[in-house]
Amino acid sequence: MHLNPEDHRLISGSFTVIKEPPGRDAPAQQDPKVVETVTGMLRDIEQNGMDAVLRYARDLDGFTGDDLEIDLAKAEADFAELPESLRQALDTGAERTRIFAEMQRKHLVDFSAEVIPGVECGQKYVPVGNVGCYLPAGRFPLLASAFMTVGVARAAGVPNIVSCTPPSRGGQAHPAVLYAAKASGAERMYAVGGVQALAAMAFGLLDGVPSDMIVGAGNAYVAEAKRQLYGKVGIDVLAGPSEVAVLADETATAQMVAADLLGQAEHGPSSPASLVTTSERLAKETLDEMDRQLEGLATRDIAGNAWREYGSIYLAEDRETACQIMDILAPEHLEVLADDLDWWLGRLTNYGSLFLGEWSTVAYADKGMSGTNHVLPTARGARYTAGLSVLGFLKQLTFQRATREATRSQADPVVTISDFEQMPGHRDSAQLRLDLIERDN
Ligand SMILES: NC(=O)c1ccc[n+]([C@@H]2O[C@H](COP(=O)([O-])OP(=O)(O)OC[C@H]3O[C@@H](n4cnc5c(N)ncnc54)[C@H](O)[C@@H]3O)[C@@H](O)[C@H]2O)c1
Ligand SMILES: N[C@H](CO)Cc1c[nH]c[nH+]1
Ligand SMILES: [Zn+2]
Repeated sequence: MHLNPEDHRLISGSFTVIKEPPGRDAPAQQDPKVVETVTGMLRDIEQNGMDAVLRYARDLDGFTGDDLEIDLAKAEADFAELPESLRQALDTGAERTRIFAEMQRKHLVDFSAEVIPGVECGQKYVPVGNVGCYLPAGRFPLLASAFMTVGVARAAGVPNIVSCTPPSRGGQAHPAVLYAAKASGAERMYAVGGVQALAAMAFGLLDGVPSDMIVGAGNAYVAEAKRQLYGKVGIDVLAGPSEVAVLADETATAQMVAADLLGQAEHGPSSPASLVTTSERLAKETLDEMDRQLEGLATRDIAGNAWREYGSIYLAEDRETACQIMDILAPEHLEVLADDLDWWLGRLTNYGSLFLGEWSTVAYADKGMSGTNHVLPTARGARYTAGLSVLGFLKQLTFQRATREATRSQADPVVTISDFEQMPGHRDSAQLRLDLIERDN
């Protein structure tokens, strides 16, 4: 996550680049090789159906069985082997995510009102019918993803939900992922990952019911598959490799900044992390602190590569300039470690989710402990979307009904506009009604 040369003209204040990625690589989700691979896989699966899905499951993920469906009743035995503390933590995350999603749902209200005399318009929220949830589990089993997708879809009232997760453990799905899914209300689950999972849900290859919408984060292949399937099915957001940015002033410590940057950099070797600060001291100390903390981090190979190749630090002359930089970077997660948090909350607009102050951190929300969603836009998508929430599973449907007396107020202007556009079919719909009221007068 860094500024491109053409971004600089959008920033009116002055700033100094302390660190930027050495190369100018495109983010992995736009890698042409990934695009090509995914296109080929989707074509193959569309043509060859379940045979192709099983082939990819075996070749890419070492799947060993013949049936991708997971028997959740059988999985109960494995759940007992999971540590009790883990089961409790997963129950807590599932519950908190559900509570927040239900609160959000309550704040989305149906209404209807008379917009002009005799014309009533309204909106009502209706859940999507068939949703396919993707629960990533390639590099790590991301347990909380089930809360964010299955659990939130349930809170939205989606009637039919299927879930897929890669057979990442010895050719089988990870029991902790299954437990988290079950705690979130999952009923039908399949041990299949990546492109083949998304295609199987979109094409209805698993249970014969094509998903209307596919949701969930994943690696670059997953994000690209969703991008290419969009249109055939709805998607939530292009949630690719995780990112984090920190805005910090003189009050922040390099220790906390570095810990929170590395907390996301460990997701993958191309997971970007960025610091934008008004403090020269903090900028310099963070550079050293990143190296120091990396030495002791078990995931240092991944996180170290991410930081070296995709990390950045900018020193801004003031907080407004720092915000202008952040408006452009539009990070998935944005932490503010600074004074006057309400000012930042009011000023900032481009982020997937915002973490205000030292007592909030991305890791809490990642694991479902605050209740907000962690399926969030990456690669600057936060300029136009806030990511997955209960709203993502709802259609905001509109309707209208009018009285006979309201005919002239709509039909007359429609005749005028249609005549000008030379669309006689539209004109006739309006004119028919005008004639009817004329006849009866
Ligand atoms: N942006 C968000 O909201 C968000 C949220 C959670 C996780 N994430 C991201 O999700 C990602 C999870 O990635 P992951 O890899 O651990 O798990 P994953 O489940 O997304 O991907 C695993 C799948 O990738 C496929 N795959 C791997 N190599 C392939 C290849 N060469 N060709 C075709 N398919 C291939 C395999 O089929 C496998 O099933 C991380 O990058 C993490 O940062 C993002
Ligand atoms: N940071 C990821 C969202 O981008 C979500 C996650 C779950 N567990 C760990 N991280
Ligand atoms: Zn994370």
